[in-house]
Amino acid sequence: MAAKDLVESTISENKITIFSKTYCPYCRRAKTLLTSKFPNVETKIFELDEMNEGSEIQDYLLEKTGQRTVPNIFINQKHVGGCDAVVGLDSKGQLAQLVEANSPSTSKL
Ligand SMILES: N[C@@H](CCC(=O)N[C@@H](CS)C(=O)NCC(=O)O)C(=O)O
Repeated sequence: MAAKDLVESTISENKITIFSKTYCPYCRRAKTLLTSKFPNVETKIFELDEMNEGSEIQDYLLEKTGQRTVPNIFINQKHVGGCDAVVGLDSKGQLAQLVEANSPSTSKL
């Protein structure tokens, strides 16, 4: 599957999508925060450093979001940003409401 199709289909099929790298401390922090706070929410994590198409995915994410660093996080189809962004939302008490919101693709049903 082309990088663009993989990114777009994953974002649309999961409440939380995290593009990560296994050795990245910011990724580890964001993954721990999201998976521990929302253990029952559909979450897909891609470890780009372990994927053949990892750099292609990272190039597409740069094109799509303007962000090249990992983690690159989407919640309910919305680009949220990296670790700093999710930690910031959590400390403002806004993370849960973003995760629990109906996704745009289902809210019209
Ligand atoms: N402030 C960013 C820092 C993220 C960051 O610096 N990530 C590093 C990996 S630890 C990165 O993406 N480096 C470029 C790369 O791996 O291509 C955040 O909060 O997410």
